[in-house]
Formats: sequence, structure tokens, C-alpha cells
Amino acid sequence: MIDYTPLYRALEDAGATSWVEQLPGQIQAVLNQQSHGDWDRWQSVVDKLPSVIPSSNELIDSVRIGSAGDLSTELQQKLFDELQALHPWRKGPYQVFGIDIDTEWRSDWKWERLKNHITSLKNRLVLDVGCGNGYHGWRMLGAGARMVLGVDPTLLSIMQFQALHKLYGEAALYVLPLGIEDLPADLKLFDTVFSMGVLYHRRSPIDHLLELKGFLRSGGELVLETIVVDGGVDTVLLPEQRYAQMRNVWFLPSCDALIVWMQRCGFKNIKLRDVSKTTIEEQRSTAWMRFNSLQDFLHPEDDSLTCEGLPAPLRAIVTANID
Ligand SMILES: Nc1ncnc2c1ncn2[C@@H]1O[C@H](C[S@+](CC[C@H]([NH3+])C(=O)[O-])CC(=O)[O-])[C@@H](O)[C@H]1O
Repeated sequence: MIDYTPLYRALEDAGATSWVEQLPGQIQAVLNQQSHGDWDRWQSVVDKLPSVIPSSNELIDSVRIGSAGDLSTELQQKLFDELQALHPWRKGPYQVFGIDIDTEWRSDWKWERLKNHITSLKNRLVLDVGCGNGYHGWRMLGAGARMVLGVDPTLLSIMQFQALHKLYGEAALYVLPLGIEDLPADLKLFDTVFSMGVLYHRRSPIDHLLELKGFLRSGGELVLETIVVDGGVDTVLLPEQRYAQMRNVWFLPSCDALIVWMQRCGFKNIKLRDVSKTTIEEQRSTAWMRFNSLQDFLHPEDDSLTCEGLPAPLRAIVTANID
């Protein structure tokens, strides 16, 4: 089990004393309610991971824990099988004691697209909402963040994070099994808040932006990444049913509409940093994510459309500040 004491201390130092009083109970409540049949199996995978101290770790240009030479071939095969038992791995890639976890997403490409556009993370307190298994959190630590807190309600992602954290050793990165709705409003705490790949999953995107704003301290920065569509300030797509097979996709604004939403929410200094089409090289099935992926969700004859005939995923990165 990860020791959350340093997290609680950092949050207290930043002024979130009353949240820190609730947090252990919130985490315990999620764990107590576990009706997920795989939970015990995942937990025992994490418990059985080898206790090896990595000869070196890397977080700046990639996420690497240890090297192949740190483990015997036998132990490396055992670790490979244990990590495979946490399939499907969606966010990464990771190199773990010489094992390449080739995840569904090249999440490192998203990081490359944004890293030169954000305020330096050196010594900042960072929140990553909807962080998945924490891939970008490791990169944020590598970029100098003082502490990174990720929250994500998907339990397999939490277990993947716990596995990597255990293998890595001590790190000022925490991923809690919470949704954004479990965080107190108006924390006014974090220097930088990331929301990447989450806005379109929220039924109320304006409320999402206001919640994110409330987590930032005065002068803090929001880094927002979401799916957008082509069009002008009055263009927003609400899929009638599924979008690229996903049932939980709500509003896909144009970049101009998104910027207006952010202005209306009171963000300042709003900058569109990147717009990129998601390619089948960036999101694909691999040995570590053996289910269908983007290629199967696009129109068979026209890759500018999803299989439902809607515009294929185009993703924008926007940064903004609050006063
Ligand atoms: N209520 C919620 N609160 C918080 N997180 C949520 C909620 N609902 C879903 N999520 C989580 O939001 C994440 C969305 S993925 C982005 C991952 C990463 N950020 C990435 O940018 O690669 C989408 C994508 O791949 O674009 C998932 O991990 C969900 O569990």
C-alpha cells in the first residue's frame, strides 16, 4: 500500500486541511465498495511484484524504471507475466526492467505536443484530472513538479499505477481512485491543473471548466486537452449516440467555441497551442492492449470519419490562466 503521508502533508501545507481530514475516509470508502470481480486478482499481482531496487530510473525523456540487467531472466519473465495480468494497458509507453509496455496510446506524443507550451512545472503543485494510470504524472515529475496528484475512477488504471509506483520506489506522484466530482469545489490549491481527454466525457462541459478553475490557486494555469471539431464559434457537435464506439461522449466544440466557453468561465490568457488529428499510429491495438482500437472505430472507407459517420478525432490543447 502506498504511504499517502507525504501527499497529505503537501496538501496541508498548501492549505487543504479540511480535505486532508476527509481523504483517508474517501479512499477507504472506494476500496470498501469494491464489487469488481478482478480487484482481488489485481491486488495480489501488485502484492507479489518483486522488491528490486532499480539501478536507475528515467522520467525526463521517457518513463523507464530500472534496466534489464537488474533482474535475472527468470525474474524478468515472471515480472512480464505479472504486468500482462494487468491487461489492458492503455496509457504509456513504459520500460520496466527491460520490458517494453507498448500501450494502446503513445501518450508520450501528447506530452511532446504540449511540453514546450506550458509554464515550467519546476517546484509546482500539480493536479491531473482523469490521469489514467498516471503516465503524464511521471512526465510532470520529470519536468520538475514538486508533487503531482492524479485522480481517476478507473480501478485497473489505479492498480497499474500502484504496480509501477512499487517498482519505481519513492516518488512524489499519487493517483487516487476518485472522480473529479469527489474533489471539494474551490480548493484554490494547485499551481497547474491538467484535464486531458476528460471534457468530452462530462455531460456538463461548462461545469467541468468551472470545477477546474476552482482547483487552481490565483494565477495558476489550466492545461486542457479535448476532442474538437472543425467549425466556427457557433459549432458544437453532440453525437446522437456513440462516438467512435464510445457511449460516454457528450460535447465536441470547435476550437473557437471552446475558447468562448473558457472566456465565459473567466479564464484569461487563453491560448490554442496545438490541434492534431489522432492517427492509428498514436492509438492502436498492441500486445499490451489486445482489444479493438482506433482503426476499428473509423469508417472503413473514409478515415476522416468515425464508424458512425461523424468527424474523426481531432484533439486540441489549450492553456489558460486565472486571475
Ligand atoms: N468523473 C471523472 N473524473 C475523473 N476522471 C474521469 C472521470 N470519468 C472518466 N475519467 C477518466 O478520464 C480518462 C479519460 S482518457 C485520458 C487519460 C489521460 N488524461 C490522457 O490524456 O491520456 C481519454 C482519452 O484517452 O482521451 C479515463 O482514464 C477515465 O477513467
